[in-house]
Amino acid sequence: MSEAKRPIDVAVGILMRPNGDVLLGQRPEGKPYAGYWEFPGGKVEPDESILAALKREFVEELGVEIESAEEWCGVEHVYPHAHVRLHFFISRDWRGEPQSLEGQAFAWQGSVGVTPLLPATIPLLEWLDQLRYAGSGR
Ligand SMILES: Nc1nc2c([nH]c(=O)n2[C@@H]2O[C@H](COP(=O)(O)OP(=O)(O)OP(=O)(O)O)[C@@H](O)[C@H]2O)c(=O)[nH]1
Repeated sequence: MSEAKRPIDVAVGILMRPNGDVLLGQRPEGKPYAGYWEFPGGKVEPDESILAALKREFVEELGVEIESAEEWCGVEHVYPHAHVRLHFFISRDWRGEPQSLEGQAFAWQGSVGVTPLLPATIPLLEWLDQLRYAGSGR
C-alpha cells in the first residue's frame, strides 16, 4: 500500500453532561464539508498521542480542558478528500465552558437533531443513544 493510502488518525471527543446532552460543533468555512456538524476534534500530529491530540484540539477550538476521557470506539471512513481513522472518546470530566474560538457554531444536544452530520459520524448517534439508555438503567 502506498503512503498516500494510509489512514489519517483523527481524535474526536464527545463531551457528555450528567443529563446525557452532548456537544456538537459546525465545521467552519474553508474546510471540506463546511457547515456539516461533527463532534469536536482534529488530526493527530506526528509523534503525538491520540489523547494529547484530543486535549490540544479542545483547547484550540473551544477553550476547554479535558481532565479525563475514555476511548469509546473507532471508525474508518474513506472520503473523496481523505481516508480517516476516527478515534472517539467520551469525556464527562472537563474544565471551562465551550467558547467559539474558531468562529464555529456549537450546540448541546440530547437526541441529536442538527443536520447535516459528517457521514462517518451518523452511525455513532444510534450507539450513543444505546449507551445513554444503558447508563440510565432503562
Ligand atoms: N472532528 C471530527 N472530524 C470528523 C468527524 N467525523 C468525520 O468523518 N471527521 C473527519 O475527520 C477529519 C478531521 O479533520 P479536520 O479537518 O477537522 O482536522 P483539523 O482540525 O486537524 O484540520 P486542519 O487540517 O484544518 O488543521 C475530516 O476529514 C473529517 O471529515 C467528527 O465527528 N469530528
